[in-house]
Amino acid sequence: MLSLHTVSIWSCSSSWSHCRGGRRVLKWLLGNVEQRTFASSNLKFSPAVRRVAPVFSRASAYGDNVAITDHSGSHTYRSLYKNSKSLAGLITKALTCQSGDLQGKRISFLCANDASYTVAQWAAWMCGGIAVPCTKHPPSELEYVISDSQSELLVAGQPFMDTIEPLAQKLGLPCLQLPTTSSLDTLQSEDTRMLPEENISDWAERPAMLIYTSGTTGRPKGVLHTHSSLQAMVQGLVSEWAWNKDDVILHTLPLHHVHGIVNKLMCPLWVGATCVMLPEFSAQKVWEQLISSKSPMVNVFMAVPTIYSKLIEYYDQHFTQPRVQDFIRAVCKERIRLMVSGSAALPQPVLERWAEITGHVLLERYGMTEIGMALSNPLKGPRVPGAVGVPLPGVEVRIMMTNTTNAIIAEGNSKGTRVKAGLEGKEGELLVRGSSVFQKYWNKPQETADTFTEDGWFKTGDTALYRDGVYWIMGRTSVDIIKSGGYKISALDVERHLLAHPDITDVAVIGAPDPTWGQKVTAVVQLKKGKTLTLSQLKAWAREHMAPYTIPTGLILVEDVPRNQMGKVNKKDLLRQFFPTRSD
Ligand SMILES: Nc1ncnc2c1ncn2[C@@H]1O[C@H](COP(=O)(O)OP(=O)(O)OP(=O)(O)O)[C@@H](O)[C@H]1O
Repeated sequence: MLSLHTVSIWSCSSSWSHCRGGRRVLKWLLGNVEQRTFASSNLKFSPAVRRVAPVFSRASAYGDNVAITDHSGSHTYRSLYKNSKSLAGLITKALTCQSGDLQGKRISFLCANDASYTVAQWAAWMCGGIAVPCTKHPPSELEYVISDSQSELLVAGQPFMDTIEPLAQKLGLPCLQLPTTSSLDTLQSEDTRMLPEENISDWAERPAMLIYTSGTTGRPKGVLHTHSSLQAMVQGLVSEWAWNKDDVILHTLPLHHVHGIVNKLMCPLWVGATCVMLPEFSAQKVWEQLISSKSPMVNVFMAVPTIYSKLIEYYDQHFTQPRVQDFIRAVCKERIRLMVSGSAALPQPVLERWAEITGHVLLERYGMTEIGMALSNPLKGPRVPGAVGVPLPGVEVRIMMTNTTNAIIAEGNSKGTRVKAGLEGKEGELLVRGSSVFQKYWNKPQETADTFTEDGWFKTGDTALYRDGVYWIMGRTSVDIIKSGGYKISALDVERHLLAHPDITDVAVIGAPDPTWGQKVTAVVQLKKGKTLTLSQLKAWAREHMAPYTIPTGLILVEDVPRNQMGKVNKKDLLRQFFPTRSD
């Protein structure tokens, strides 16, 4: 295992300065903003001047380049821009907004994974609104998001009118229906002259988007990002992962999370690249796209670990001939320049099998709705399996002791990390600061205040450590750090080990309440078809592979480990399901 990242010692007293966000500043970008400066006792970060504008303002420069291909064909930057403008005109008309500037009113939209999503998002921004991307799963979530965000208008892409219209009626909200993507050009509005987009000069601090968290640790919260924080996320990734206009990314993720919205859609659109959108994930379709020689040929792919597992499963079932396997490996190796995994811990067996199949060591990164992407393995240079690399440009991180001392264990940015002498490898809470951090939780001042330290660090709620020049995520402190008999055990670590068991396909490890041990390491396991496993067999196998105190003392066999659209397990739900308490 190799890491080339700089480690400096804690006693080093140098101050670092760095440029936030990307380095390229295009002269036609609007606005000019001074970033907040944070100075801590140990590190000083110089303010950077960054011009901020929404991604659509770059569309005219990319004109007839293909921005998106979807089930209906190709959509150029020019056509996306024009259609968004028409929709923005219709929105301002529906809300009888004379000035054309919605001044942060929320527009909720539910669109399929196609060009209509971008049209709705850009339109909301063009008329000064806040874009609220919705999901139809589960249906109760849709109403919750619309109500919680206090949306004033709903936009329904095809084929969601039947879902949205009854809700609009129930909530007394106006509703606009988008035509099919093949006829987006039929969107017409006479009111586009009034749109404020060309006159707005304060994009930076304007609220842009409310993204709802998955709710794996509680009720979903609306995370408010400004145009400035979105741009910081995009520019950090564009510079670190070398996005360029010749890139073609395959998009198969839901469009209500940072991964699908920012990493896979806004980044390519920022640089004038092409995004190939599939309506939904299908292992067969993804493989077809990855190896197809039809233009545009995919050269970037990003997904959650569950998707990689499903692609491996499909490969093992369908591509059994050696010459087919050689072909796939050769095409992936030659044509694809970047394959990324994130949103949940990447199991090592998945990383290793994917490398065998495609020749690509997946680049694992770490991020969150509230902060965008914070840590990443390198584009070039060694990627450490199980680790999430180092801070992206513009991101500062800390690992803090969670006991009363609140001492800093490690502190770093993209230039390097300092570790307090003797504390390398010690676990603590991960804190993040930087221009990609969100502004607030919507209508939740107390939760917002609770989640920031006094000096402006966002408390991620994740336990992390720094070792061998890279950061490691041990999991959510609230559910993944199991306290058993005085030990603190990372559920993610236990899961990584158990996934190496030959008969286990999927696993979620939880801390079941236990009167003697506090919590009991309990494995909720999905077995391969036709296999059986008892707790004593699992323990016997684990004794060969795991530290004794981490070996599960509980085993629950399930048909499927329940995962949401982003491949995440809601461990609070699992605990409630298998270990209900009186209050449940
Ligand atoms: N590479 C990774 N390895 C391990 N965990 C990761 C990785 N990337 C993301 N995560 C986990 O995902 C979380 C961020 O996901 P997201 O913002 O969607 O929140 P959530 O947990 O799904 O929802 P909620 O905030 O509502 O609980 C991180 O805090 C971390 O726990």
